[in-house]
Amino acid sequence: MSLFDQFKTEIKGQKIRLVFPEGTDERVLTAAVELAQEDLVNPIILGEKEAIVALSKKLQLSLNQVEIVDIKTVSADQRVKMIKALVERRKGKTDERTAEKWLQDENYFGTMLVQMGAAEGMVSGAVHPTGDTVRPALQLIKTAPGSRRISGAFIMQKGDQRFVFADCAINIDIDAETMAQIAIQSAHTAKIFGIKPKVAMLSFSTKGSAKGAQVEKVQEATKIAKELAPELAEQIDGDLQFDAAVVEKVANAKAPDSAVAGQANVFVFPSLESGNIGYKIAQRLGGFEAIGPILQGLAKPVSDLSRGASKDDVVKVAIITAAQALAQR
Ligand SMILES: CC(C)(COP(=O)(O)OP(=O)(O)OC[C@H]1O[C@@H](n2cnc3c(N)ncnc32)[C@H](O)[C@@H]1OP(=O)(O)O)[C@@H](O)C(=O)NCCC(=O)NCCS
Ligand SMILES: CC(=O)OP(=O)(O)O
Repeated sequence: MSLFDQFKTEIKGQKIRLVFPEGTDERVLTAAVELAQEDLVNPIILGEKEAIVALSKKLQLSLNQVEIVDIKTVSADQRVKMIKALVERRKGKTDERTAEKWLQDENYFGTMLVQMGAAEGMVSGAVHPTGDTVRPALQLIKTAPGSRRISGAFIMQKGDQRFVFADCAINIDIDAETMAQIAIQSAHTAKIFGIKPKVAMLSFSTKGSAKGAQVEKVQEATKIAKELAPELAEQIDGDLQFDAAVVEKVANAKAPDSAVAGQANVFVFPSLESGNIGYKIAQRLGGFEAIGPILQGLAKPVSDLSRGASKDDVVKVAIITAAQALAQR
């Protein structure tokens, strides 16, 4: 059974309520209806009701099994309740006026539904850029215990090849400590996706072949990751160049003593530039399917999509989000 079929079996019939803030997007609406019809998810779709009904007619979709919430017409009672909960959650950082303004935005509204337990997860980002999609989650849902930073990983898949790439989505300029945390989070994500992790801490240097602050950061990150997760110490190595990480012959020449080089399946990039560019090259030129970004380290499941996502990508990310939500029940 493929991993996705396994996730589908787990979530089927579990009535997991996921909120889709971008209900007037064709890909999102089609995906949500499909997920509902297969009994994989109970979708809550945000958007103007008339626009969603018109779109469903155009696409010949039945809305019988989805809940539509127009955030402009929620009752005064519910609005007051949500403002109060948001202000409380922000612990003095956000006043009522700002809370009211934030809740006019579908991503903040959807995130609050998750935070308040009215939904178990959220899938957004097919229309909104990543910053606008994840900022509400960073501010309102926050990190899970044990995580200091949230990061974004992609599962890269082609045939029976499956890799984890991170951070490709969130942390723009990382220090060694953050890179170490991303390595540990990514090893955990790999296990969820049936990958026995071998984590390469990527650089333009292999085992000190180049010098400089960027190389030292990756070396330091490798050391910290091994200290923070001693159970993974043998499965994390760096600094490694990408060729040394994946090609056995190159690994034998550049890093003969490494237990990871030549066999890596989890790639931790030293910056968002390299991570985001790297996954898109593998996707667009390498023919890999990119599933994600899967947000790692959040207290409740919220998933961002690439704006280049297809309807099938939305379905897949929603299935993963539902599986994460189910694991939290
Ligand atoms: C994620 C991102 C939007 C956060 O930026 P920001 O809103 O300017 O962040 P701020 O520093 O103002 O922080 C806002 C809140 O989020 C928290 N936060 C920011 N980054 C975080 C992270 N990686 N993990 C956990 N919390 C984080 C901050 O602590 C802060 O919390 P507070 O309001 O309770 O104090 C920003 O890092 C970003 O744009 N990243 C790149 C996204 C992107 O375009 N990716 C490429 C395409 S996928
Ligand atoms: C993850 C990512 O790169 O998202 P987008 O393509 O929406 O910027």
